[in-house]
Amino acid sequence: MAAEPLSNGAAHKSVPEAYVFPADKRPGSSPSCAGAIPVVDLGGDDPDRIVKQIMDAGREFGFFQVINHGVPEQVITSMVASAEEFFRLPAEEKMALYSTDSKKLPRFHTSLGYEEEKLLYWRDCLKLGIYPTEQFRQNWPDKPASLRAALEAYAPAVRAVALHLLRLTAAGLGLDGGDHFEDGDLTAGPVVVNANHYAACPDPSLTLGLAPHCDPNVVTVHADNGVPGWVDVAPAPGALVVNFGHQMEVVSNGAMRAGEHRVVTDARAARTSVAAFFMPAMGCAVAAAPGTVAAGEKPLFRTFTYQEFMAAYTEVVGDRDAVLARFQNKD
Ligand SMILES: O=C(O)CCC(=O)C(=O)O
Ligand SMILES: [Fe+2]
Repeated sequence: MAAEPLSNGAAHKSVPEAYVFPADKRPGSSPSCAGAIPVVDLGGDDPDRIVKQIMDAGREFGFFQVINHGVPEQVITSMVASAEEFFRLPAEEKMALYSTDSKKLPRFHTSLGYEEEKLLYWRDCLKLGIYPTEQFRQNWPDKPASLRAALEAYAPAVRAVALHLLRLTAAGLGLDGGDHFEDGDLTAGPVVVNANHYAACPDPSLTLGLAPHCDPNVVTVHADNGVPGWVDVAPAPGALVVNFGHQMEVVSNGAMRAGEHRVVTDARAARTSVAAFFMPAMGCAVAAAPGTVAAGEKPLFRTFTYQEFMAAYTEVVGDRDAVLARFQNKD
């Protein structure tokens, strides 16, 4: 039987055994993603400087925060507040969406949401499709009442930011035309949101919200409610936090990193985040973009379909080196 979501009951007074991580996996010993992640000001009037900031952050961290990105602060705060409200709903209303089928959208689950998880992450999640909106909106939950309007505003806004960032990244990589990510199938997959909820935890030293991992997709854009837990220095108010995923690493032939991240829990307050995942179509053939591989050299990774990559990623549950090893070109 799969575990009971944390947000369904009263606050926990102690950490149940199934959530206690072995000593070597506890937060104290996992890498934190960064001291302070770089800030990219998209409103700046020097496009070359903006591109350089993204390239520098992408090369070094695979992570940055964006300000002056054009999404009104109220659109972001309403999205996060609405997600918080979802997790406060009575258990039976959330459980109507509960499933251990990872393909189902929308889907409410806890931890990673597998049927037989032995060691549990201190995390509940509501997964929703947000784009193409006409494909998903009829299945969006009716409760909380604010959710549909929040998604209608946030979905196109966050997508516009992601596509803008990908055009700037393409320019920084020297790719023809700047629309490498948009024109092909690299961003043709559905845009999926994870609304994550990490309940206040009686002993954060024993638990993890999520283990260190890189995202499998191209780029992920996050908003949260300001409770600490995943970046060491809180982003500027109204900022969005961006990380590159494995596909960016492959398309840029290693010039950009996939940013590794993890989530720790907090004793005083629940953290709620909204992560939007931009991904290729499942059948997309992913390969280093022309121009990223020096003449006479092989690309770092062989060409594969995103479907093939996801199967490998799921099998090794996010182990960065193990998943990349399967696609590396051997000499
Ligand atoms: O809580 C967050 O913002 C991070 C979530 C995350 O890493 C994920 O859903 O892949
Ligand atoms: Fe992630």
